[in-house]
Amino acid sequence: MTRIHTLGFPRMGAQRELKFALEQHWRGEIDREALEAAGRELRRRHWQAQRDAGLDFVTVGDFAFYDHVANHIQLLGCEPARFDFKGDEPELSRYFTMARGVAAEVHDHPGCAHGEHGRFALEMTKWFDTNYHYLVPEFSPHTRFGLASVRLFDEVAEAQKAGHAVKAVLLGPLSFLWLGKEKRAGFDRFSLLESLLPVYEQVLARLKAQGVEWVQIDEPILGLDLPEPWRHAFERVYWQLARNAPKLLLSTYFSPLADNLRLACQLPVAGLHVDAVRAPDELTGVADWLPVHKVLSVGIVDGRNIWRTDPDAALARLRPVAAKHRGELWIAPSCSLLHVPFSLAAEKQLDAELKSWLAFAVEKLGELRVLRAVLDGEEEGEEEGVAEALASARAAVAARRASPRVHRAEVALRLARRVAGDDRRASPFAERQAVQRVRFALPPLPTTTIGSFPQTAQIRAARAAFKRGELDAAGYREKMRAEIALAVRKQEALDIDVLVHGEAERNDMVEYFGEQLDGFAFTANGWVQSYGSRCVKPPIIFGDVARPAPMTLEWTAYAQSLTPRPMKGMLTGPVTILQWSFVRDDQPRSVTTEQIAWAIRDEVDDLERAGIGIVQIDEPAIREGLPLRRAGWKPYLEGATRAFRISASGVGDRTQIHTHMCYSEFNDILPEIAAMDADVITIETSRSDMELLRGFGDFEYPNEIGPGVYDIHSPRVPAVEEMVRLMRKAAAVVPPSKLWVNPDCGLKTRGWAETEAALVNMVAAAKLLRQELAQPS
Ligand SMILES: Nc1nc2c(c(=O)[nH]1)N[C@@H](CNc1ccc(C(=O)N[C@@H](CCC(=O)N[C@@H](CCC(=O)N[C@@H](CCC(=O)O)C(=O)O)C(=O)O)C(=O)O)cc1)CN2
Ligand code: MET
Ligand SMILES: [Zn+2]
Repeated sequence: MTRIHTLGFPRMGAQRELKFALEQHWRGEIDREALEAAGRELRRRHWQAQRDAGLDFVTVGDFAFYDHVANHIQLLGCEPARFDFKGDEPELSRYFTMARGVAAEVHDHPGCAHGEHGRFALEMTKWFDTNYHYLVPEFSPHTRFGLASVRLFDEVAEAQKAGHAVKAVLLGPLSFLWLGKEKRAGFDRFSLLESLLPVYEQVLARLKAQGVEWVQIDEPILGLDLPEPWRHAFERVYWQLARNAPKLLLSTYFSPLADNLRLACQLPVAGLHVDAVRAPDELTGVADWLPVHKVLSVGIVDGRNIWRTDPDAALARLRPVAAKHRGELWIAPSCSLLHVPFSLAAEKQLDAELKSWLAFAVEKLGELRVLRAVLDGEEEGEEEGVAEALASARAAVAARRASPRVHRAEVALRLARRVAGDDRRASPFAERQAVQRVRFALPPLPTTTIGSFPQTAQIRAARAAFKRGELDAAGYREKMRAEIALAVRKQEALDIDVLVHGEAERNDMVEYFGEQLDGFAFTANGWVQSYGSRCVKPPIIFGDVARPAPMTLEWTAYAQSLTPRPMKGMLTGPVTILQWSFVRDDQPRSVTTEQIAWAIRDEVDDLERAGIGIVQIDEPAIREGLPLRRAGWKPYLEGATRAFRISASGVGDRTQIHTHMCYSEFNDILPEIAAMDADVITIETSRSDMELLRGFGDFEYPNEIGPGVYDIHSPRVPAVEEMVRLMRKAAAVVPPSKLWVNPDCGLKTRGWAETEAALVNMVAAAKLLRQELAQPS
């Protein structure tokens, strides 16, 4: 008998209950106990959904009030010492301090730009190639581990009490260490492995004592190109862990196992989960190498996308595996369902046809049941509803394949007609720079911001009212224009050189464009956690992409009409739109990216024609789109940089193209960043104390650069001297004539008070430096 399970489930709740409970708690409106109760209620419902779907286990340990890696930091007792927690501080309040920092406590340590002495939040970074952010564990020679939280065991008991068969989930020790960061140069976190393992042993022993039969232990780093010592450690680690543990299901996802395939199959664990969506070609190899006594869990339902599973394609993959692997077979989503929305049930506005092509988390659980029934030979409707479900899935998949909504001749034609050079600016950078310097006559070290200004409750309420039909289009337009005017006035008062309109009209930098482009659908409630309580609603790209009408032109032109200063048009780039959407799986991602690129190019050209001299095309997701295996980098980067250049190359030399990238850990892809040939790039550098900029200097990055001088993720207002210090550091590695002054990223999550205070200081810092640099030294 095949068993079915899931690697994890969305934690936010059907109606983002967790988000609202968290934010209430942080505002002091509900106490810890009420928040815990909200968490318990969500877990209860989510386990029940798994049970109702006929899963053989419910998964326990995937819930988190902020992030599952942060849960492990507490479980394993390695809260960084810099937080200086006192013994009486409750676990959950320590947890939120690590996740969010302490805003009230402003540390003014001169020379300490990024808060080693303060209670600044743990760094956040992208979870593999997803748009989910985890909190980065900090490791140093002083790191000690110890079993320090009973939360996981309590949750196990909770599920058992509700009568569920429990499979607990843990992030494995090697992935946990890998995902952390050394807080001291020269220290290797790998050296902490030996002291970490005994704690894992204790955790596993305790789960066993609780009667847990299976523990899913996630080691997604088996999908990466690992250094040899890390690879070699796996065998020894799992020998040690398996000694007194429940049965271990080692799970991998997101990426092919490649050179780690035999290793993964031979580890001394009771089962192995593989991602058959990202690495379908490895299934045969896995079935060959996996010993017969081990469980093979095949991740056959796409946990990263929202398309309904083609049952025949899935079965065609599963059947040979079932025949080959004589041992027990489980089926599951490819990875945790954290990365997809909760349920289609809440989508009342999606048209019925499109909806029939989709499966969100709850529906994906249902797909597992159908696949199992068919695999186990119960196709003839022995299990209730299976025959109907199968027929409807087949019909939907066939309908999607044949649908005239998916393919548009003119889009295909446009891609086919491209000619050499249409992804290149007319003149080389030096020539453009000269023309642009004359046109804009900006001071040295020009100041600008990254695009968004605070998305106030007032703005969101207006948009919500507009979407509900309580505010008409004219009324909404008036309100947004007023916000734009306010942003322009404030920037002029601050004496910023290159202005932005502030993005008030945008719910989100990707969703906004998805709503206006053909080939995209958007959901009413398709939220996916991005970090903490923050969610995004990725649009769904189902067909060929085209731009039926200008998307930003009117807002930008209005903003420009209010000021003589240059107004920077603000667009999201093709790679980021792709990366932060659910993407069609019936053609290569590169083709879809290029379609988007042409649509964005039309918008850029329209802005230029309307007299907008500077256009920023944001590409923050370019780094996270990198394939997890290096072998895939080159083709990806070629496609990504080309798509960006297509979008940016329709304009003349006089038009200045900016791009922006936060998540700027890209010193290993600088040639490709340079190949994008943006006139100006703004990047996130303040949290690394400008270290990230060093690569740009060493590489002699040819175009202009705006290294972020302050972290926008915190309400803390940076002092003038702090930003001056950072800019001096920048000027030491990049010629000052190439430098701009700007924050790390957009300001949409901030309030106006702290935003204005920080920008006053930023402009003052720029002016000080202009004087300093003007003096011959
Ligand atoms: N797609 C995407 N990915 C990204 C980023 C990004 O900007 N976009 N940035 C990084 C992550 N940073 C992020 C920063 C902020 C938020 C964020 O603020 N999300 C908002 C939702 C933003 C949104 O879409 N807002 C909508 C809808 C808001 C909403 O839910 N409104 C309520 C009512 C609100 C009210 O009445 O006040 C409702 O409709 O029920 C809008 O403004 O229109 C949230 O979780 O709260 C998300 C990610 C990386 N990945
Ligand atoms: N223009 C966008 C903003 O300022 C860029 C954000 S990058 C995540 O919000
Ligand atoms: Zn950014």
